[in-house]
Amino acid sequence: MRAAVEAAKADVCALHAYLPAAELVAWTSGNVSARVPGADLMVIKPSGLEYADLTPASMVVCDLYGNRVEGDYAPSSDTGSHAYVYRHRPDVNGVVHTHSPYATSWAARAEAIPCCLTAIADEFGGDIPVGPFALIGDEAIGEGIVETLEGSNSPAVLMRNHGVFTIGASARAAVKAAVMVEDAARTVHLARLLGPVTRLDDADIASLHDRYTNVYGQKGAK
Ligand SMILES: O=C(CO)[C@@H](O)[C@@H](O)COP(=O)(O)O
Repeated sequence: MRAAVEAAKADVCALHAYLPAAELVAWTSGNVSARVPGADLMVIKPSGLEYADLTPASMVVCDLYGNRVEGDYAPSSDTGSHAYVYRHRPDVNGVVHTHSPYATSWAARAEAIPCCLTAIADEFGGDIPVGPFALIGDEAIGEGIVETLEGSNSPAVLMRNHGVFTIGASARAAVKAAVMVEDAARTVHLARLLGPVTRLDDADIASLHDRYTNVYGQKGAK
């Protein structure tokens, strides 16, 4: 298990670099976590540390109730929520939180991003939903994430009055979803400035999502 913990710490630390690089966070906002394979543990960002100061050694190891089991720093403010997601979604191995400006502006308006682009159908399999407002510091946000995404294909949820949470089969997949939801939010925002958008038909959304999930890229390569 030691090797799995150390690998998760290195992976989660490296993935944090994508958030400021993609301009998804400001200062110390945002966080990334990963489930430790084969253990009831997760690795998450230390609360309030600047991204430039993050190292694998500074990552915090917690149990799946958000209790720190290893590390010198207090874990992220969102640890309880990440842990809640891991307990209730065994398919999820990575959780990301950002305040990316375009997607967070949709969260501020409590408006779901309509599935009006093939890129949204590809990655999100439908509209990108809005979750309930919840105060920070315990698992309430996690409860809202799980409740909102139940029955949804989307790996992203816009938590009302707050920001973006994404999930994935890996922490890297959750980071990708965070990048893609900001891209979608920006494009639909720009479109809506000049007129209404048209949501794709459900059948087309399903077809696009299936292709992207099961064929796109090298998935079909021999
Ligand atoms: O928005 C919140 C909590 O949800 C911020 O405090 C969060 O982005 C960053 O907090 P942490 O530094 O991870 O404790």
